[in-house]
Amino acid sequence: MEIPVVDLCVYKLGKDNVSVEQLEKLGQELRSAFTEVGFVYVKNTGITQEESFFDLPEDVKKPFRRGTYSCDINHGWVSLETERHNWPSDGIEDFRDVHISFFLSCKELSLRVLRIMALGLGLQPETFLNAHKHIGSDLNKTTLRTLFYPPVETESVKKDQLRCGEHSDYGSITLVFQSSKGGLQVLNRAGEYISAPSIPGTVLINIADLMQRWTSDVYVSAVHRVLLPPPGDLSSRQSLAFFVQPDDEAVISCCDGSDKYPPVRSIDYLLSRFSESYGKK
Ligand SMILES: O=C(O)CCC(=O)C(=O)O
Ligand SMILES: [Fe+2]
Repeated sequence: MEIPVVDLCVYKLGKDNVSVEQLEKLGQELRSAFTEVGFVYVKNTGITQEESFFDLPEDVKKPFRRGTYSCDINHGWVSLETERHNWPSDGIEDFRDVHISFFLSCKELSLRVLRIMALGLGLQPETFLNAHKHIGSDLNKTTLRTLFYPPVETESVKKDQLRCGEHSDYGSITLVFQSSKGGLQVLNRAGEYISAPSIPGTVLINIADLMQRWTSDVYVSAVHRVLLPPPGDLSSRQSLAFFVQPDDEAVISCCDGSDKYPPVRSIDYLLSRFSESYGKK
């Protein structure tokens, strides 16, 4: 199955007169995407900042190219505050404001998606939201991360090298904004990698591991990776990922009331995943 596209028009950011029936319909659409593939393209979200970022002139985006954001450190999450130190201060005065406003839009969209996801499972709409009350504060590890993949010299490519290795994300959901440069692939249930190109005007949203556990494996956290460009293609790749994490102190228990997985504190789960990935290196 390919990655479905869901239209959020009736519940886009800023729109609050959505009917119960419309939300239920969206719930079914997201449920189908998240149980079958674990990824969905959402269109008409109401987020416009993504375009403004990717449309910025090259020299403005250059400060991101310091090697700080390679996908190797996908596991080295940084808090919003920490990331601020990396923000370019010259050349673009409102960059920090744009970044914060983008963070807040991502937060708002995530909360809407989490509400619909609960409806899709026949749960109270607040089920996931109750554990995401502190996004953007130091009680929650949700992170907006810029990922820059530098150009690849064909001669230095190692066997089976990838731009971003095969992995699944840790938290509840991830919002991905890609530039037009492709390469992202998602492992589907048939065990085949399918491509997840950037589709203009959409946000790619995927289930992460803690959400899979929370839903007793109903919503699937799919393995994904980013391929190298074809030999001789010296283009770089830029993407933004908004890794949504439940509040540090939230205790995550299977939402169907089962004991498939024992309850776990969100922060403990995250820290155990960090130590696993650092241990592997
Ligand atoms: O660069 C991308 O498009 C995806 C990156 C990714 O999967 C991640 O950072 O977790
Ligand atoms: Fe990822």
